[in-house]
Amino acid sequence: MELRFWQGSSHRTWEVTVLFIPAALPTDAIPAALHEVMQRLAAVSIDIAHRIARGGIDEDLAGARGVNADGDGQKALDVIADDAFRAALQDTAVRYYASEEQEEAVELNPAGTLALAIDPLDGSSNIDTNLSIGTIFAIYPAEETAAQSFLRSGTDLLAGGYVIYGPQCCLVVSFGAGTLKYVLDAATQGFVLVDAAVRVPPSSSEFAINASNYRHWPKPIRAYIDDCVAGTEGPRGRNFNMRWLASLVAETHRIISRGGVFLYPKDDRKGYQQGRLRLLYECAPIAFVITQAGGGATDGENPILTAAPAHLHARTPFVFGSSEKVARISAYHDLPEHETSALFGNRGLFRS
Ligand SMILES: O=P(O)(O)OC[C@H]1O[C@](O)(COP(=O)(O)O)[C@@H](O)[C@@H]1O
Ligand SMILES: [Mg+2]
Ligand SMILES: [Mg+2]
Repeated sequence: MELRFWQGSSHRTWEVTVLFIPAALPTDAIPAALHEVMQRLAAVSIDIAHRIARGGIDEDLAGARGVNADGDGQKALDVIADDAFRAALQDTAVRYYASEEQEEAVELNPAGTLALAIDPLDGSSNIDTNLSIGTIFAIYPAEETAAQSFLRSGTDLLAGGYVIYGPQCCLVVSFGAGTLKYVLDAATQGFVLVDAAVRVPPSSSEFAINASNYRHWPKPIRAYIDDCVAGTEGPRGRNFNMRWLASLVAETHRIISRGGVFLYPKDDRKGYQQGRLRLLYECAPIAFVITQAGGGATDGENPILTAAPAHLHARTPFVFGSSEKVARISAYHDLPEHETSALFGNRGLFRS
C-alpha cells in the first residue's frame, strides 16, 4: 500500500510518499494503545532505510537545506524524515507532534491521546559517510496543551526508542517493562523481535566522548577521562579503549550490545553551557531504553529521567551506559574540587 501526503508550511510544500507495509511490526509485545503509532513509525523507518541505501543514486540526502529552530544546519534527509513521520502520524492517536526540526509542536489530531516527540534523523553529520544514523522517538500521554504534554519528566514516558539505519536496521524500544530489540528482515520487509529482554552489560572498558573538547570540559569530566587515559600507569590500574562516532543512536546501539559509557558533558564553549543534546528528543528516550535495560543515565549528577525540559529544545549534559561506569562518573562529581584538579594520584575514590 502506498500512502501519499501533501506536506505544507510557510517555506516548503511537497508530496510525501510512504510505502506503508501493514505488518511492518509484530504487535504482540506492544501495549494496544500504541499499536497503530508503532506500526506507522516502523513503516516510515523502513522507507527511510531504503532511501538511505539508495542515497546518491537519485537524490542527494546530505545536501544542505535550511536552519532549524535551534540554529543547526539541516540536511535534506533531516527534512525528508521529519515530513515523512509527521505526515504518517496525521490520522493516528497522536495529538501533539514535537520535532527537533520544528520550532513549535503541532497539533495533528485534536481527539488524539498521545504526544510524540522525535529526532527524525540523528547523526546528520554522518549521512554521506555511510556510518549508522538513526531516528529517536518518545511517546507521552497527551495533556490539554503541548507544553503540558512535553515539558515533563521522562518518568511519564509511555514509550521511548530508536531506529538505527546501519548494516542492520533495528528498532530498539521500551514500553516501561524492559527493552525490546527488533531486526528488519530484508526478505519480508518486516521487523522481527530478536530480544525481548535486552540487558546492558554492567561493566566495560570502553568510553565514548568527543575528546577534541577536552580543554572546555568541567573538572570532574576531565579527571575521569584523565584516569582512563592513564591506563595501567594511572589510578585505575588498567587500560581503556575510546570510541566516538558522532552518532548518538550508533553509540547507544554499541553500548546496548557490549557495554561502555557515553559522555556529552556541558562545556564552556558558547552555546554548550548545557551540553549539545536535547532532553526531550534525544536524552529522555535514550535514557528510558538504557535504564529499562539495566544501565544508568544521568546528567553527570542527577538521573536524566527525573528532569523536565524548560522548553521544547532544552539541552542537557548526558552520561549513560553500563551502570558501574555511570555511577563512577557521578562519584567524580562528588569529589572536592582540589581532588579533581590533581592529575592522577590522590583522589578519594582510590584511597579506600
Ligand atoms: O559533532 P559533535 O559535537 O561531536 O556531536 C555529535 C552529537 O551530535 C548529534 O549528531 C546530534 O544529533 P543531530 O544529528 O540529530 O543534530 C549526536 O547524534 C551526536 O552524538
Ligand atoms: Mg540527534
Ligand atoms: Mg536530528
